Amino acid sequence: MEALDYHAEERRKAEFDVEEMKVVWAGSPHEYEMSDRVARVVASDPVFRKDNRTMLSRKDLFKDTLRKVAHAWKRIIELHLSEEEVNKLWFYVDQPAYADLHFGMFIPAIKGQGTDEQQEKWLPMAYKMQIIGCYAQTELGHGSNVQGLETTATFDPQTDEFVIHSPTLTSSKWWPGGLGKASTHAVVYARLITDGQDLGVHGFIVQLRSLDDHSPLPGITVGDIGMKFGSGAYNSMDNGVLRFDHVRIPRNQMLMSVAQVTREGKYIQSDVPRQLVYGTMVFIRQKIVSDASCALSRAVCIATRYSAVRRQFGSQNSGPETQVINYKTQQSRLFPLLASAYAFRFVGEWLKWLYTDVTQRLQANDFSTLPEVHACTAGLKSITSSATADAIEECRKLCGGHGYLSSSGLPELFAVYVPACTYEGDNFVMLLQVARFLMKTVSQLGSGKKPVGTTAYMGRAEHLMQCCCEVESAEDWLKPSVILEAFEARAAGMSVTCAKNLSKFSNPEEGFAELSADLVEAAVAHCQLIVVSKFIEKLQQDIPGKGVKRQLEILCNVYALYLVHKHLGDFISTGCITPKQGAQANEQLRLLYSQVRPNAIALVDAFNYTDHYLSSILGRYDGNVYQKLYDEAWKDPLNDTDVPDGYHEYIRPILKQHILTARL
Ligand SMILES: Cc1cc2nc3c(=O)[nH]c(=O)nc-3n(C[C@H](O)[C@H](O)[C@H](O)COP(=O)(O)OP(=O)(O)OC[C@H]3O[C@@H](n4cnc5c(N)ncnc54)[C@H](O)[C@@H]3O)c2cc1C
Repeated sequence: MEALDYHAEERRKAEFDVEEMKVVWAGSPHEYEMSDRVARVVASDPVFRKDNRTMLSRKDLFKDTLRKVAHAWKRIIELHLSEEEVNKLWFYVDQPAYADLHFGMFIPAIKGQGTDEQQEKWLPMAYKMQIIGCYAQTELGHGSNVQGLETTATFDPQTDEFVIHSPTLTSSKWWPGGLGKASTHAVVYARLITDGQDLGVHGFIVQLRSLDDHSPLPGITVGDIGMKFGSGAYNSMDNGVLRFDHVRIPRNQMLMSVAQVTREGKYIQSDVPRQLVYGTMVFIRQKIVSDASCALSRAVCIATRYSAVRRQFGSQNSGPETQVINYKTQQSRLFPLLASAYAFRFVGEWLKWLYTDVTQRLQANDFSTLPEVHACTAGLKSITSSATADAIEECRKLCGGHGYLSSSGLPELFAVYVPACTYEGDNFVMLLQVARFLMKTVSQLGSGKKPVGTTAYMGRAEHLMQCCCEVESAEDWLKPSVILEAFEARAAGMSVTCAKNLSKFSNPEEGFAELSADLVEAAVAHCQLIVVSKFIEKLQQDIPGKGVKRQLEILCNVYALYLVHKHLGDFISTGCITPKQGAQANEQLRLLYSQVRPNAIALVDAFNYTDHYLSSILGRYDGNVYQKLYDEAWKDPLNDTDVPDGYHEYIRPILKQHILTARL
């Protein structure tokens, strides 16, 4: 018997080849095949079930996480998975765990900052998981301000060791994932002190726990920092607290690719430029942008499928009520998020290329693009993670009351995702760094130094700020050149205005602090331009498959015009468009929503998410929402008995008036 598909009619409406779109989303036919295969391996394995996660106590959840990691590791070895398959497997297991930090931060830190000998010594053990590592930078007192860290690493020339110490309460390491219970080692960031001189923050490999019985080594106090936001969610991770009481490590455990301490305690900067460490940072940030597109597409998939199943009002002649996806308000909230998911996917793809490009340049001692790349990755990390966090919450609201149920998958997704706005650089601190770079770029315009890469448009700032937008009718907003010029003019205008206002201050730092809110907005405008331009560039490629490119063009226009509508004040106040042109952009946007509508379900099917990965009754592929919600409710432990535990102690005495209500 054919399985019931409540979305069958929706799927028939699609005007493009969904299988080809799946390949575009995945990045290549190879990526698609590999990702699809690994997703099925995970989905079919009972150890990887996720549906009970929010019901587990913290201890049980943590143990379940340890079990999953151990099982995943076993499968990786049994199936001889390649590195890319391993990454996909962790992705689909979809449970924050110490292994994320081990592979995602500890190993890259050693690769990026360790000498060849250090890499030879530590990496083989780390790759085989004979040691488990974490990344211990943040302290109770300082996170964003890394230079304010207080942990010390004092060189003792008599023993050829560093003494790692936590001198104050606020110097306690606080937050590192995997530190609380699992890690045996950490890359610890501490102030290097040699010969009485404080040489700033450096990384050190420190063993924390015994490799025999896992107990903390002498001088080490370590534990978990406690429950975090939401149930289930990020509580599978053992974010930790760590203190050192004069812990000694050999000198060769300082990560010494960019600076070294000699046997005599002399500090020397190596020939390898400091900027090399930026390569690792670009790698980590491009991953965060790619994670944003995954989390966003997942929320959008749930909200879109449910919006097609849910019907409210509008019944005529006793016919069916209206699918809520047909309401224009629903479309105007949902479709820009769908378009953003694709936009972030493509900008993430481009960042992967950028990482390769930067790595090659660094190897050839070319550091010319680094400031621009640093600003661009910091900014994209910020705007994509902020937009995704907001979008997941919007998707919850788009699902009405049922979106608030754990079984919708959205509360847990939100709770797991939101810290991305904070970790790896607080989003506002990141945007301020972008703004600083933009101000420097503007200040150098007169000196003949040509802006490069994503800031090349700044070289035409004067022209951009004077030219008039060509839009005469709503349809003109469909031209990529028109969109690009409007975004460039807005971004250039906002940066130049900030620079002019800054120049009025006699003390530039005071000016920067005073204008920081405007500067952040200029940085956002610059980063949104990057996303829009990379989407447009993607469309210039050859994209096979019936109707696929057409759908992407529609989504690109939705993304850009949604931003024009949302930030209309910026576009008008910088003089790059008129209020009438703003209204025309909105008119065109409405028309585009109608074009997205018949393809909406197919566009989220193209993400190729299994029901296991989505972990949402509302987002089920077959749309059988009501029956499954009903069945799921009965599985709640509260429903194990009709009469609840506690009835005799606390409900019955009230009902039977056994509690004396003297004052009534
Ligand atoms: C789930 C999670 C996992 C983490 N994992 C790790 C890990 O594995 N290893 C690790 O070392 N750390 C980890 N962290 C810590 C994380 O990296 C820091 O929390 C992050 O860098 C932000 O720093 P902060 O907490 O000091 O925020 P703060 O800097 O104190 O931010 C507080 C507020 O001040 C604002 N602010 C700060 N500076 C400025 C400024 N100059 N101008 C204007 N506004 C400013 C911020 O925008 C924010 O609104 C994790 C954190 C979380 C939540």
